[in-house]
Amino acid sequence: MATPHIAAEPGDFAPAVLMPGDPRRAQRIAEMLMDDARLVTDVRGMLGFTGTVDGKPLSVMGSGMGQPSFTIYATELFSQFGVERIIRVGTAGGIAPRVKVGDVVIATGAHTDSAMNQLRIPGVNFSAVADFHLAQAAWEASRSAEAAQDGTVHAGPIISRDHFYFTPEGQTERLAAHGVLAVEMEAAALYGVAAEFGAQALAVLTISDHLLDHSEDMSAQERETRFTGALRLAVAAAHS
Ligand SMILES: O=P(O)(O)O[C@H]1O[C@H](CO)[C@@H](O)[C@H]1O
Ligand SMILES: O=c1cc[nH]c(=O)[nH]1
Repeated sequence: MATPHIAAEPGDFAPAVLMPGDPRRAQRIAEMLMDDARLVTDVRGMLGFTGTVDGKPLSVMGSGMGQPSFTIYATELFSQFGVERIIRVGTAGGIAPRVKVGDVVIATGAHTDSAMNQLRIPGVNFSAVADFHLAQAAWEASRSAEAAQDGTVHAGPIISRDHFYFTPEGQTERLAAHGVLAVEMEAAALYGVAAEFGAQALAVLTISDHLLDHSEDMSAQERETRFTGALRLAVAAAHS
């Protein structure tokens, strides 16, 4: 049955869903990966597709930007459409000096300045962590002989922030000093919702810019197209 934000029927989604922020990127991914992709939802222009990759079912759907938007879609997918694992494929800003534009980050955990997970268990600072099996599968895919990787693949903690344009003074440097690799805006929410529903989750992120050195930042168009390395790892995790 359709939900307030997804106009699909049970069975329309595969057990594994890739989720980029941008619905147009969802369409591009579906066209790149699948010969048989069909549109399963388009409420609010948030396009979702289902098809097969190498004979295995897979769905791709946009999430929108930010933790509230991601939480709405992930909650409906896990609770109403039989989805068992969600792999976010998004862009992120580099924080650690060794992380370069074009690199890929497998987010094993996500700090956050959002209250969304803090509200889950009163009195508890929730730890937003990726599913170990999915993270391991993505990492192993990055080490495989056939990996024609554009940039370096890193695995480690990121931060999911609410603000895109506002950063408290000195925060980026302090995060870097604490081993944080990159910043984006959704993974902590995804890991929280997955924990709530006993599901699996991972974020595989392409570094589109660097907060401490803007000389190599991607253009808006590059942010939409330079994600094939991360996509390959995400598909490996989805079908592991
Ligand atoms: O490229 P996507 O997946 O949208 O991810 C990043 O880009 C958006 C900000 O430009 C935020 O959603 C952030 O998390
Ligand atoms: O949230 C994000 C995503 C990409 N790049 C950033 O600097 N921040």
